[in-house]
Amino acid sequence: MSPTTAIDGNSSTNKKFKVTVVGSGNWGSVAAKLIGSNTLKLSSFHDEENVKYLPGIKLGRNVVADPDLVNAVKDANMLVFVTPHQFMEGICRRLVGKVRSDAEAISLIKGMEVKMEGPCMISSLISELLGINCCVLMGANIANEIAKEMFSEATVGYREHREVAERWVNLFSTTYFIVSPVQDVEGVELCGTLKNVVALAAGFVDGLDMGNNTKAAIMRIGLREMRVFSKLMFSSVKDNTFFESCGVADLITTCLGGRNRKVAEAFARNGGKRSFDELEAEMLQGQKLQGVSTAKEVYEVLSKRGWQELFPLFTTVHEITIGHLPPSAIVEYSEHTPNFSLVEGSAQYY
Ligand SMILES: NC(=O)C1=CN([C@@H]2O[C@H](COP(=O)(O)OP(=O)(O)OC[C@H]3O[C@@H](n4cnc5c(N)ncnc54)[C@H](O)[C@@H]3O)[C@@H](O)[C@H]2O)C=CC1
Ligand SMILES: O=C(CO)COP(=O)(O)O
Repeated sequence: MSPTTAIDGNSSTNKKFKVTVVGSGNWGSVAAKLIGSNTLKLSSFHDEENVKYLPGIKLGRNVVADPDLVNAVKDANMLVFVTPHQFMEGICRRLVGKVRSDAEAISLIKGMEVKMEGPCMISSLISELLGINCCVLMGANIANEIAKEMFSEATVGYREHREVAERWVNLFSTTYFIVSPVQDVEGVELCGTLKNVVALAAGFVDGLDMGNNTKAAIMRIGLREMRVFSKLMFSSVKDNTFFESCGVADLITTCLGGRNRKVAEAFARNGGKRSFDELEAEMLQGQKLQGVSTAKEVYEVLSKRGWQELFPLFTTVHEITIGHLPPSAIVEYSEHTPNFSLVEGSAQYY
């Protein structure tokens, strides 16, 4: 299937809008289905289906696949970005000067880039390169379950304009997909990004046949590292964000049923002898893991600042993925886990 889908519709104020979804993977296809069902009031097009990543699910009569990225975005005033994070910088560079200056964007992408200056969230990359505002939508959203219209929730993170966030909430919300706005872009985006690293740890635990107590401990330690890392990166991040769908709920669903967990389990069952690249290609058939590169990106930030000891779970996950430690190391570090608190934006032991 082609990389973009275009969807026409009316807003509640009757302002015309054209939505383009950039990315046609597993979640991208389901996002197009959600938006298509909410905008069906206007034009009708084909009944698209993504036979590779979402077989048997019709995406909607007004969803049109367009293989030409630049053509698909040129008239859109609502841009939805949903590709694996490692491809976004290249995609944004291709779109510089090609999108409407009044367009609003939203990123459903869980991941970040690391620059010389530090981490750069994907929403910031989009805003900086394309010169447009960018919200985020994250949550406990395993795409295959939402495709089957099973009840779930999501969080829209916005920076300033509540009315823009409400527009995105209306575009995505259905009776089975409940979306809530939160004024904390970085907090929402970092929750979605960092939980993929914790999901790898949960997968190692499953591959080592450890029990639910161990997995719960890993999730708790992981959530704590997510919160501390996020607040050290952006002092504006709010504690309450971690209790939204984008926080603890996404952490739970990904550690129970996500692709990162699944491939990490296989990695541990093979004693770390088969690489993540090999297992990803074999098990996911074109879909992409985000956790392995995110663990590397987080590690780059930690090592630049000398913070590895403050984040034993994040550090250990990266070292396991690159073969420096065996999968069993995931439960060996915890004896030395430091307790720390946040004091005025910096981490301190107590
Ligand atoms: N699948 C899921 O359940 C969920 C995924 N997400 C996030 O959404 C984002 C996208 O995930 P999915 O839609 O699942 O994608 P995916 O994992 O299904 O990846 C396939 C997509 O990658 C694209 N792709 C592959 N190689 C490429 C390349 N070299 N250059 C450009 N594009 C390339 C393909 O065109 C296809 O659109 C990720 O950040 C993921 O974490 C968020 C919530 C749920
Ligand atoms: O983000 C997800 C669910 O919210 C999906 O996680 P995986 O990429 O591990 O499948």
